[in-house]
Amino acid sequence: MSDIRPLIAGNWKMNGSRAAMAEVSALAAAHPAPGCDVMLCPPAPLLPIMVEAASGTKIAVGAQDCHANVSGAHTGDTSATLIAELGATAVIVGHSERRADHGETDAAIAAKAAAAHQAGLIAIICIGETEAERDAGRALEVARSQLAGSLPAGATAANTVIAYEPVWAIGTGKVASVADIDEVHSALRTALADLMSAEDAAATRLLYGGSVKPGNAAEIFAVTDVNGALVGGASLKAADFGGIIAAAE
Ligand SMILES: O=C(CO)COP(=O)(O)O
Repeated sequence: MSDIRPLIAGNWKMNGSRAAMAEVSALAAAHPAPGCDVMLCPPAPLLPIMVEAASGTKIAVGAQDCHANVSGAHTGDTSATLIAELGATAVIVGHSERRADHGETDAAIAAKAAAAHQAGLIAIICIGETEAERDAGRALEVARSQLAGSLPAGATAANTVIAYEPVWAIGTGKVASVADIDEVHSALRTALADLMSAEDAAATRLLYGGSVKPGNAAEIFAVTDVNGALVGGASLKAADFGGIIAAAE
């Protein structure tokens, strides 16, 4: 980890409920002044409920997806404008589950990230190779091409976070090796310099995601170009997520 303030973001995916707001309160009570940025991203209907639960705490709230348009005939979708109005400050775009389940392309993701920026939200842009792509020796190529294709014009270190999540490490308990994370993250840092200003490329947060747990977080955060984590399963319980936050402080 460098001197960039880390971000530990939890992606609740399609989990959580009103009752789960007890985890938000427990997390806030255990980490009243965290030494890193902390964020939770619940399913869209829980956004205002979590914003309320997190009010007065250091926990920021983010969404898991947005539409590229501000409004219109897009049944079931949520605009970045509404997400911002509800009090969220960020939105995840291009998660591999959305790329796979909803056929999202790099271009569609870049448009969503641009909409997030337009609404004043931080876009957390996810990229990462499949197991077949890694086995074929294409991990770096895929990460670079998804990065270039998904990053919109106008991306800065302030409005953009990149999450490297190897698909085969998500929800599997298989974590990428520290050497592999180091290799991809430093390649991403270098690639960013061609896509944004040198200052922004150096300061943009690069999160690792994929089976991050309290027990493996410290060694992942020791990697130079890792500036935090995007956490799935272990973000659902305050005790687990708190252990990851503690490793980043
Ligand atoms: O997909 C992820 C976060 O977006 C990672 O999920 P897990 O931490 O459950 O592997």
